[in-house]
Amino acid sequence: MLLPIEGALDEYRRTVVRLDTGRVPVEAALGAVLAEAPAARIDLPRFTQSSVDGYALRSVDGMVSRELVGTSAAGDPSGVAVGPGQAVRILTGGMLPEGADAVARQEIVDRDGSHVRLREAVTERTAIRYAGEELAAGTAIAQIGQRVTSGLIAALAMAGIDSVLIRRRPRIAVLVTGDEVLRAGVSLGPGQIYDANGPLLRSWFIEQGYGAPSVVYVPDDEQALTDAMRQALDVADLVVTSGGVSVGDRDFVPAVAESLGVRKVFWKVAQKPGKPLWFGMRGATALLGMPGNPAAVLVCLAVHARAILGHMEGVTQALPAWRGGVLAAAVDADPERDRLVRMRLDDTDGVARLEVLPKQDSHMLSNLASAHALVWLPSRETSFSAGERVRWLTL
Ligand SMILES: Nc1nc2c(c(=O)[nH]1)N[C@H]1C(S)=C(S)[C@@H](COP(=O)(O)OP(=O)(O)OC[C@H]3O[C@@H](n4cnc5c(N)ncnc54)[C@H](O)[C@@H]3O)O[C@H]1N2
Ligand code: MOO
Repeated sequence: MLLPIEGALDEYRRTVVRLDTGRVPVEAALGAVLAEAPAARIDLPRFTQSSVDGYALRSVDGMVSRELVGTSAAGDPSGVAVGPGQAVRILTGGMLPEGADAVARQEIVDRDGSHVRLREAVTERTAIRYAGEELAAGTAIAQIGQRVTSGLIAALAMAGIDSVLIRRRPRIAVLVTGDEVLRAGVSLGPGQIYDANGPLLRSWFIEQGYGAPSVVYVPDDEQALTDAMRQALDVADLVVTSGGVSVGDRDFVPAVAESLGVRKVFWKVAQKPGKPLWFGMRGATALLGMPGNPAAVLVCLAVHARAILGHMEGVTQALPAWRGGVLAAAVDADPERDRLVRMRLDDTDGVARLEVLPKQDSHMLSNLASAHALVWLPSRETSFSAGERVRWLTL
């Protein structure tokens, strides 16, 4: 029996364990997920200030000539109050002196030594940024379950927050199985192939912000796999294997995983590629056994690993984050399995138009040179037509 993709996503939601939390300096939180809703320590702006270079004054005085009684620069307040018939030279970000209720930008002011005269009338509140107008101290700036971006780091820092509570980043271990697999750069013997999955897995985790996982190459030998998997399970939060998960004589991953105490959650998903996907948990450690076909690895990363990692990190947004688009041309459906199809995305006119690429078989990857999107085509009898709405993920 094949489990639908939605069923697999439900199982991750049910079984994956959240990682523990820790407090880190704000800048060290980049890419991590918040485990608290950080609150502003100060009002923003912190004090009432000028948004221009000009003159702080009392709008009620109208067009009279005003005497300059001080200067307020950013970080250097004037310390004097503006009385009737007076003004203070003020620079952008300078604290508004007491008594002033408007700032005239210098382009509309004539200055003669220590006196200024307006060329245009200025109304109350002109060119002033008021204390607390953006947010008040104590206001939450971000929510639990939100991933920290560079923009959020800036917002937190500006609000005086120097540390945040986040979930620990997952530790990831990769086991690439297969006697036939060799790294590019050496010459191949009979029946041997170049390794795609090691480089794919390693660079995908780096690209997603998890840093380089450990990658270990394991021959198709039950004892060697047992030793490598035992070590990986001891150190990682997520163990990913490639190959050896189907029904062949040398497909040892499911049996070895169970012999090491990994509880099987499911085996085989109604997806193409990636059908023999195996998933299990041992304590808080997840094991995702991916098929050896490289396109299956791609799908299992984009859909399945992404969902598992999101649950470990406590992301509140549903993952994977599907987007909407339309098919540029008709595409065949599969009556038994959902298809995950590599497509080219053209959104230059504001509509996500998805064009299917040739060479979609599980053992083929060359179209990744021009694929932007992985499109989910649910299993059904009839093919998908041009213009039909579909869901897709960024590759
Ligand atoms: N009798 C059946 N045979 C197969 C079935 C089935 O249901 N019944 N399912 C097929 C499907 S679908 C898939 S997918 C594969 C998955 O097989 P495994 O997970 O056991 O993977 P392997 O046999 O080890 O490898 C499959 C394929 O991929 C190549 N490979 C492996 N590792 C790499 C690598 N690192 N880089 C590049 N290519 C790799 C390997 O040489 C094989 O050609 O099973 C089908 N069989
Ligand atoms: O599920 Mo397999 O990856 O189709 O060939």
